[in-house]
Amino acid sequence: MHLLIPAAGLGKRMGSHRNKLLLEVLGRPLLAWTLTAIRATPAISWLGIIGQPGDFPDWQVLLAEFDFPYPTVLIPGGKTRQESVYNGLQALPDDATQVLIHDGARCLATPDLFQRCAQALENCSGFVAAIPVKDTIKIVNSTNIVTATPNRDFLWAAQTPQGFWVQELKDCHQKGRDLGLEVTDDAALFEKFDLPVQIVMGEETNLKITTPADLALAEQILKGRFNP
Ligand SMILES: Nc1ccn([C@@H]2O[C@H](COP(=O)(O)OP(=O)(O)OP(=O)(O)O)[C@@H](O)[C@H]2O)c(=O)n1
Ligand SMILES: C[C@](O)(CO)[C@H](O)COP(=O)(O)O
Repeated sequence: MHLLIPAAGLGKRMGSHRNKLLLEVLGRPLLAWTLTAIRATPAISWLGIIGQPGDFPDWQVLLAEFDFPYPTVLIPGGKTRQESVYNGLQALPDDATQVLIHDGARCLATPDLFQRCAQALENCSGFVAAIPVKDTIKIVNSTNIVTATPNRDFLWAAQTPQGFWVQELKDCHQKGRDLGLEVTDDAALFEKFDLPVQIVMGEETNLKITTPADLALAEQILKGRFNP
């Protein structure tokens, strides 16, 4: 299974002046924890890290440390996550038929989740890892007046990994780009072009590390897993 890791963000909401994936958690760069889970996932056979070229020397050090037993490549990212994934898709080898996409910033995803996601593509052409929403969600208007409370039974919080058949996803990304669509995940492009997206049960701990509070939580969770 081919796996693309978008890792080319800036981490503005983290308030850091460099890529948040370089920030240390328990003495290692955040991305190292994402790679730890990937290294322990038997289904993965090719890895592409999509990064800003300025960060490539750091990612090369990490790749050398992990010594993956399959090809690994560094791919230049774009201005948005959508552009970064587009670049990643162009860099896949010609024989790639299925691909998983996983945010570098979701450093708590487990090997079990990656493995279940890889298997999911045996039965569908597109999926998103997601968990049922726990909160009551309010829809508001432009002046923050609540206009609706949607039925929670139909609300799921999207995570990554997300996975797709490569040609279908490439076509969706190309059409989305041509039409100027802006989306925050890849499943949204599949949906826009009426392709089915299956839910795969995600993990409650599979946080996207976005703010300093997430970083502190991640540290606690990783301590529990690796330093009992
Ligand atoms: N141009 C971009 C923007 C984001 N990402 C990646 O997409 C994932 C999800 O993005 P997010 O967590 O929002 O990261 P940032 O864009 O870094 O955060 P912010 O929006 O706070 O700047 C991250 O692994 C990030 O590195 C990317 O590859 N290329
Ligand atoms: C893909 C994603 O992780 C799903 O939750 C998320 O949409 C990406 O993060 P962003 O902050 O929307 O760029």
